[in-house]
Amino acid sequence: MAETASRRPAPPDVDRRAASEAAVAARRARAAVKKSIASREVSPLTVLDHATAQPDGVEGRLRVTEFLLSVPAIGTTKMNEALAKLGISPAKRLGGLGRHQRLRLRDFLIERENKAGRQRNQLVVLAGPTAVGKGTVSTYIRENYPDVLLSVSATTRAPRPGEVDGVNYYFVDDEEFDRMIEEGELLEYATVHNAYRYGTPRGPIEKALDDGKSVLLEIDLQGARSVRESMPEARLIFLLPPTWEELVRRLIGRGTEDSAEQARRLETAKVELAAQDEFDHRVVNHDVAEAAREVVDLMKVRAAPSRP
Ligand SMILES: Nc1nc2c(ncn2[C@@H]2O[C@H](COP(=O)(O)OP(=O)(O)O)[C@@H](O)[C@H]2O)c(=O)[nH]1
Ligand SMILES: Nc1ncnc2c1ncn2[C@@H]1O[C@H](COP(=O)(O)OP(=O)(O)O)[C@@H](O)[C@H]1O
Repeated sequence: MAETASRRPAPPDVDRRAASEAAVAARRARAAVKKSIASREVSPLTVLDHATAQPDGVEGRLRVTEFLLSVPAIGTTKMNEALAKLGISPAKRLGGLGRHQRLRLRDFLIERENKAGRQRNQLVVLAGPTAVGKGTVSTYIRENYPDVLLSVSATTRAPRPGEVDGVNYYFVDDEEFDRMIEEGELLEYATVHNAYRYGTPRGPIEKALDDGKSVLLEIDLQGARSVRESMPEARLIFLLPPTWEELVRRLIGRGTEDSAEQARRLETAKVELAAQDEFDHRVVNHDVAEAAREVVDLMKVRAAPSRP
């Protein structure tokens, strides 16, 4: 008897109650996001980036109107002008914006931040799963944005064909790497892919920031976490693939690992992707030049407020 009862579908009013409770919870979550934008606890850019990465998440479900109205100093008139200029319908939700609409909205928010005079030099960390294109995007930035210093790491791995000491990495032996750690020359270091050690030399970064340059570190997840601990003002960006299938295609297409190593890296990639919420911003690498521009744009705006 009891078994039959448990298989019986829930009465409609129970369904309705559950649905209305879910709607209330979702509304509360959206209100909390708006409040944290309004109190400058979180940057609207961060919210927009979250909405892009998860269109069905809390941020993605925000209407573009309620989003803009929660930005300090934007009222109804400014919001309407902005939406008309950006070609975005007021009915849209953040997660439903087209790619170009999203980029225009992003530019609009960055321009506002810069006009507000909050521009400062930035230490920016770019991390993301294997083969997402971190190296490709960083190289593009080095070649096209001379005002950004791309930090050169020290590593104990051997150079690959075409890699130049002092440009791609400082290639050092274990003894030299130990010395750098002991002398406090590294801002952070980690053993990556269970194989070699990699570390960020501290000196050039401090000098560049003093000289008014922005600095980009392309390092792994462990390194990103260490930098967040030692320099909480650093801005952390997570580079995402357009899809999981595309990540697999890029890894295989690069052809630098055998299939066992590829499988191992893909397992690590799943763990790394799960850490994306720890980051201030997420940038999707559809196109190298576009992703590079999004990363550089994020260097121009004020540091994200401190994380809890
Ligand atoms: N923690 C840390 N990670 C680094 C540093 N430099 C490079 N990495 C990471 O080390 C990993 C291996 O880089 P690489 O040897 O170029 O090989 P790839 O992953 O096959 O391109 C990448 O995930 C880099 O982000 C560093 O200074 N510190
Ligand atoms: N936007 C992109 N579109 C297509 N292929 C890309 C893009 N970005 C990078 N790639 C390719 O993906 C592969 C992995 O890129 P790479 O920069 O080596 O990744 P990572 O440094 O994150 O391990 C390379 O073959 C690279 O040419």
